[in-house]
Amino acid sequence: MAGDTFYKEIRAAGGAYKWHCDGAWRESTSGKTVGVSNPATRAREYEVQACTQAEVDEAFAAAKAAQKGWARTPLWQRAALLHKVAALMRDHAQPMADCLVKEIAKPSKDALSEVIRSADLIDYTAEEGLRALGEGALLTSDSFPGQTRNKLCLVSKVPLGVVLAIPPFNYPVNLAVSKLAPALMAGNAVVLKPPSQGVVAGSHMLQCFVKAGLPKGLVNMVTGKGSEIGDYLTGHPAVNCISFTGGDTGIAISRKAGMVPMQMELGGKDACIVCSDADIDLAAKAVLKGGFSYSGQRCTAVKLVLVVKEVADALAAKVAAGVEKLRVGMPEDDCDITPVVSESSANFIEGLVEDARQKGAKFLTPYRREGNLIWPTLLDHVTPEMRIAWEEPFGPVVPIMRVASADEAVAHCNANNLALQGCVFTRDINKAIAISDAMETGTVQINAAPARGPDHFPFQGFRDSGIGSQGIRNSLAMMVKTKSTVVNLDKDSYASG
Ligand SMILES: NC(=O)C1=CN([C@@H]2O[C@H](COP(=O)(O)OP(=O)(O)OC[C@H]3O[C@@H](n4cnc5c(N)ncnc54)[C@H](OP(=O)(O)O)[C@@H]3O)[C@@H](O)[C@H]2O)C=CC1
Ligand SMILES: O=C(O)[C@H](O)COP(=O)(O)O
Repeated sequence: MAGDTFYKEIRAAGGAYKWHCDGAWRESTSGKTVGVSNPATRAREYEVQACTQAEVDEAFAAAKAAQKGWARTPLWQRAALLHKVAALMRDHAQPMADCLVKEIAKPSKDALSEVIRSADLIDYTAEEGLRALGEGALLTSDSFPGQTRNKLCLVSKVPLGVVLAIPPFNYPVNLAVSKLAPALMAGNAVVLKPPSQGVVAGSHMLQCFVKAGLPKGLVNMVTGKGSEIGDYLTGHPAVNCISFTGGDTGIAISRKAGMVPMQMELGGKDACIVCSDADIDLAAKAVLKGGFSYSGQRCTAVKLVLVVKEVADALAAKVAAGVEKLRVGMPEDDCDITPVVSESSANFIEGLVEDARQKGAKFLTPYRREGNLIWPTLLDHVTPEMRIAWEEPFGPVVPIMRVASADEAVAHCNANNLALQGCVFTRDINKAIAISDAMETGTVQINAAPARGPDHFPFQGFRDSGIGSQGIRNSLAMMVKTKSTVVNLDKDSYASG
């Protein structure tokens, strides 16, 4: 069970959380710290080290050195380590979940489920990696015209080297392990840059790796503001791969990064298309859960409802009735709607709402804000002239746009640069597939709200929503490269039966 001493070493005597390099939790030589404020109180909750560029260099050097031995570690031993990490995360889940409540105002139940979901992801990755990485291919030359079988090509999957993992604030544990677990299983080392809001939960998560017997230097965590050390990290010559989840920052990184493979999971404007033959109760429940879970701070949140006019009144009424029942308050009380992550985020959300008001949106619920706490806001009669028809609030605001047809809805979706997920509600499977085919987004959910989970499903964004694909198998695949070893024989080799 969780013992008080389990997490003790991650925090300095003065109270600031440490960074981690070459097997040790350390205080930075910068002598500076970065504050982590509690979104609910806006008071400083934690302090973390503000690492220097020299410490970033140390982290990469330690990773590079450790990766050499790790790449020669048998797959079953890599899997065994990951299983130990998962077990420790389960045993010591509550303190990590408590950090999520304080750092990012995640409702307490959701906070605990993020930790458990992360342990499950790690276990699944270990097993998937054993199978996927334990096999390669053998090609014979004679399948190509003019050749005989005197060349045998052994195709193997080799690690990339050092993966730079950068998760976002809203899933600082789950979207960290969704990078760490495949990276390690594939034989890589990792430099982790956790989000400033979520860094302490991330430190607790890393301690589970350390206590499980992580080889020193294999995962190094650099703490500090992305705006201060981020560019140095992503431009570092020792980076062999960047796995990033976040907003437009990822677009800037992809334009500056060197010749390295990238996995980018970026913003979304996930649309919910409701057809005239939809199950309106089902659609309303999906809009409620999809639009307001974790106060809309999910890249896969429902961020625009496109409903055909014939059923718009019925849908809007049902969703509005559901919004009335949402509990608004503090994450410790497990409320449905809790404060958004920062004042700047709340201000951005408010800007979108006021723009919609000025341009004639109808408020089905009153807009109300106290500090970072924004009451769930449902807007109707939204038009393309409004910013909220296109931009991602990342907050508890759901706009309803009434359309003449599903085709009009699809056209609106495809005109957005953001193309992560979408969903469609209809009782006609042929219509559903036709609409899914037409929607140019990474995922389309039929008769359910958008979601990344379960975590073994492929998860990717198109256009400005991402590069590459996540999901355990795809992450494993992108964190290796292919190597061919060709055996040239002095005579043909036709193995006989
Ligand atoms: N597609 C997906 O799966 C997801 C997408 N998102 C998107 O992310 C946004 C909200 O999350 P948020 O964390 O605020 O996103 P940000 O893009 O602001 O930050 C993401 C991560 O990048 C770091 N970072 C910031 N600047 C730099 C830099 N110059 N170089 C390297 N790293 C940097 C941040 O560190 P720091 O915190 O210190 O700034 C954080 O760890 C929304 O747009 C949301 O849609 C969020 C979750 C999932
Ligand atoms: O970061 C996010 O918002 C996640 O990718 C969403 O994951 P979920 O759909 O499983 O909540």
